[in-house]
Amino acid sequence: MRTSMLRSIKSLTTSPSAHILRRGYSSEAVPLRKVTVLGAAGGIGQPLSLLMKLNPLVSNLALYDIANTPGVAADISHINTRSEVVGYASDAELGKALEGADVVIIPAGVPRKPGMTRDDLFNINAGIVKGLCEAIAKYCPKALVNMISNPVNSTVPIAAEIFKKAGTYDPKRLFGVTTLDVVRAKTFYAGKAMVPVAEVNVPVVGGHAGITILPLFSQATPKANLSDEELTALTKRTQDGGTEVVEAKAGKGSATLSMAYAGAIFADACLKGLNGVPDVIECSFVQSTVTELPFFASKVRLGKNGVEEVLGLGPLSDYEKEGLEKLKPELLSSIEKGIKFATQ
Ligand SMILES: NC(=O)C1=CN([C@@H]2O[C@H](COP(=O)(O)OP(=O)(O)OC[C@H]3O[C@@H](n4cnc5c(N)ncnc54)[C@H](O)[C@@H]3O)[C@@H](O)[C@H]2O)C=CC1
Ligand SMILES: O=C([O-])CC(=O)C(=O)O
Repeated sequence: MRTSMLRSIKSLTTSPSAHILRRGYSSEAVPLRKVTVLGAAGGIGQPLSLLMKLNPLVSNLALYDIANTPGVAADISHINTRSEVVGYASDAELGKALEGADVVIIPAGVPRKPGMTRDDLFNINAGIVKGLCEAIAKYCPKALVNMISNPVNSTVPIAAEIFKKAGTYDPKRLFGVTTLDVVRAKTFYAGKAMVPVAEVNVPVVGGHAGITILPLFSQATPKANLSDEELTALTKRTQDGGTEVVEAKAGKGSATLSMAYAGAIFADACLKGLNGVPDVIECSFVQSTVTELPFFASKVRLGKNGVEEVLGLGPLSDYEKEGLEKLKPELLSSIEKGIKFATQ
């Protein structure tokens, strides 16, 4: 099956659209890659699954949810791109959805309503993530796991503990998806600095909730002469970006479309890393020694085994140094809450 698929991909790469599939690769064939989305019928899951269907690096797309998967899978499967799409609709099918997965993306769980913090989602989402990670440990222990479900600051430590218990934990393969913070920081910076948004780079470090989100605008490129007040406002807007959307949606959930975009960028980076594309760097919340905290978001170099290198913070402004010290107690307490939940 894999050989015949590989052959058909080879014939695709000799077609007029071959340049799209070959971009960034020295070898003739694009490797077969299975991506599984858990929570695929949700607000994030649907547009994220669509974007993964458009990604030429994906050969098999497995869509799993506890509700409404058949319709979403049937709909997406009609799109004339490379990947085969299969929907999985019940707990009994979770194993099949996960078997052979190279990348598992998890946007399963409840979103916030106005007035809630991400931590208010802990009681429901911790249990959902625990169950899904137990299945990952059983059916695809080598997959790269992209954790979107909130609170990311706790769900990633939960996943790590579940994998440790199962004897499958590899810190190189577990990622908290913080790409939306980077996406927001880039957009807001471009608007304020009046520079082309497509050229902007801004690292965002720390975690994924309130003040634990620390954009490093002192390292933003292209450089701009923004005042301290402007930088403070940009930082606050990035930290409150999720809440801005929750309030605008007024009870109908949180960011879904921008999150799907961000999730697709991060999964694409993981696939490129797996495929041996050099110098793939994204920010992510991973096991880390960059600070004294066991998990921390910073720039990460992705490779054939997942995390190839966790990059340091680089030079920080005094304002950023202060922000870093302020975020540590909250981030540590969220990490410890996740570890406690999974180990007791
Ligand atoms: N990391 C980030 O930057 C962001 C994270 N999020 C988080 O993503 C999560 C999902 O958000 P939405 O898609 O808006 O929620 P949603 O409620 O629209 O969709 C969640 C989906 O998960 C499914 N689900 C629930 N339990 C499941 C299980 N055990 N197995 C498989 N699927 C299951 C539901 O059936 C539903 O289709 C929330 O926790 C939200 O806070 C949201 C935005 C950004
Ligand atoms: O704010 C939320 O609840 C969802 C989220 O994580 C984000 O949009 O960054």
